[in-house]
Amino acid sequence: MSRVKGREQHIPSHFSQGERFAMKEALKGAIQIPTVSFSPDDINTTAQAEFGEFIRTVFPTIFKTRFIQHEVIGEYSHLFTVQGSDPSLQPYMLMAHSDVVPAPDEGWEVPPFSGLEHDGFIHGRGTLDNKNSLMAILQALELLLIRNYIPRRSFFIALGHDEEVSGQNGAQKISALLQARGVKLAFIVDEGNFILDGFIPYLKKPFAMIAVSEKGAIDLKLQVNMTPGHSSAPPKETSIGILAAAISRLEQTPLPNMFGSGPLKTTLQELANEFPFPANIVLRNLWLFGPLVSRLMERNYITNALVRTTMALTMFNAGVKMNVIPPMAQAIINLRIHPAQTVQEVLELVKNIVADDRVQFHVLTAFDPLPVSPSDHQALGYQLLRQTIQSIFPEVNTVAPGICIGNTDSRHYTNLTTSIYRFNPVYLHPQDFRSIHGINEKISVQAYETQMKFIFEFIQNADTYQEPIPHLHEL
Ligand SMILES: CCCCCCCC/C=C\CCCCCCCC(=O)N[C@@H](CCCCN)C(=O)O
Ligand SMILES: [Zn+2]
Ligand SMILES: [Zn+2]
Repeated sequence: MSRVKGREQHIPSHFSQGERFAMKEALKGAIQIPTVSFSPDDINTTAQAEFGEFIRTVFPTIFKTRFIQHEVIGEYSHLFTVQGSDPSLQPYMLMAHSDVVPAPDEGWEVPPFSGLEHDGFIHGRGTLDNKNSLMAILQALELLLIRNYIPRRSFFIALGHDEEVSGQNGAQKISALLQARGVKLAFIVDEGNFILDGFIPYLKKPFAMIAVSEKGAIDLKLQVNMTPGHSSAPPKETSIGILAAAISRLEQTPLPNMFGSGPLKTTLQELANEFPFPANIVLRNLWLFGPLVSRLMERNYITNALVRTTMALTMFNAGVKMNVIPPMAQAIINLRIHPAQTVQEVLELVKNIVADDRVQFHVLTAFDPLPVSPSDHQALGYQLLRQTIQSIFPEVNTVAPGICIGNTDSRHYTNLTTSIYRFNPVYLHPQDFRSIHGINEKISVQAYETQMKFIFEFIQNADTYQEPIPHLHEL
């Protein structure tokens, strides 16, 4: 990596019992505010306003520090500009979001907005997605400031309030504002991937996957219109039957397996050494065993999402009365586009599978997969993450670049940097993955403390590195 400056001013990440108690109580308090986003036009503004007051109360030092500017953007998003002492260092940005997806009580072991602590875990919606990151970032900064920390490298903290429903009033506005101010960022760190444990058969050890890209997405409405009438003399097909058949064809026809293109090959090659024989040989020789590996990955629904564009049928509405032929049937399909495909290519494939002119297609939202950020040894943000992972999680042998199968607010910042990394310094197991947007989302107190400690170290590490110097052969 690059030249390292002295670490004489390094502040150790040791925290008193009182601080540790306060930090977990703060996370519980954040979970208890139901900042739910239902749709771009339906967010809980009362809760968002309360959340804004809450962070002012819990992190007073941040709000009174003279070299930190705080701005509210889009009414409920927050932008902190932390002015560093060395203007020659390019600033970076840490991101998180305050909104959460809805969480009806059904199926939860504890009420989702209770923030209850039980068996060493804090329970509730947002404990993994993404109030943990938001609170850990602010908590780390608050504790650094209390220890009289003055950063060398400037950084921004961007906290969106509508990430779960597009980011149009939060991240998009912050991005436009920073662009208007002429800001260019060295890199961004946002939510996304984790330290993954138990996702791949035979891989016993956890590994850190830093997402250097994220899948594209389409929200596609399919609609069939028919003339309504009396149900006692029905036509051969109704709008519901036509649409159901179209949707069934889509479910039965997965889009092509794109294994071999995109960052996944690199991920697997970097992981090869972690596997026992003969899987290690297989992964080192993907030119030969690629087809085998790609078939194996299809078998599991999570790894399947890494090798192809996925289609999830998420909404279906039809019918007006029990004895009326339905005038209209509508369905929403949420597609996640593999890095090697585009919106246009995927729409063509979907239309060809449906192959029925009576089905209308309406694209509600669509964007291509995100560009791949650098992960070589000159890539400052990636290397800072790697270095901090190695110091905070010494048991993790492998840090690999990968893709994020979900979407993040960071996609709105491609105008400010080409280096966007999606990584939460938290262990994730398959059951935790299911809890994100699902039920019984929770984080252990220890995992949250470690996440905070990671950010505490990361901010300081960002000061101690200069821009990487090029290799001699590049001179
Ligand atoms: C070989 C490696 C195996 C890897 C297994 C991958 C495991 C996946 C791990 C984590 C993925 C979690 C994704 C979390 C980020 C999701 C954030 C989110 O929910 N975003 C929303 C945005 C919605 C925007 C409005 N349309 C989303 O994606 O739906
Ligand atoms: Zn999220
Ligand atoms: Zn989410």
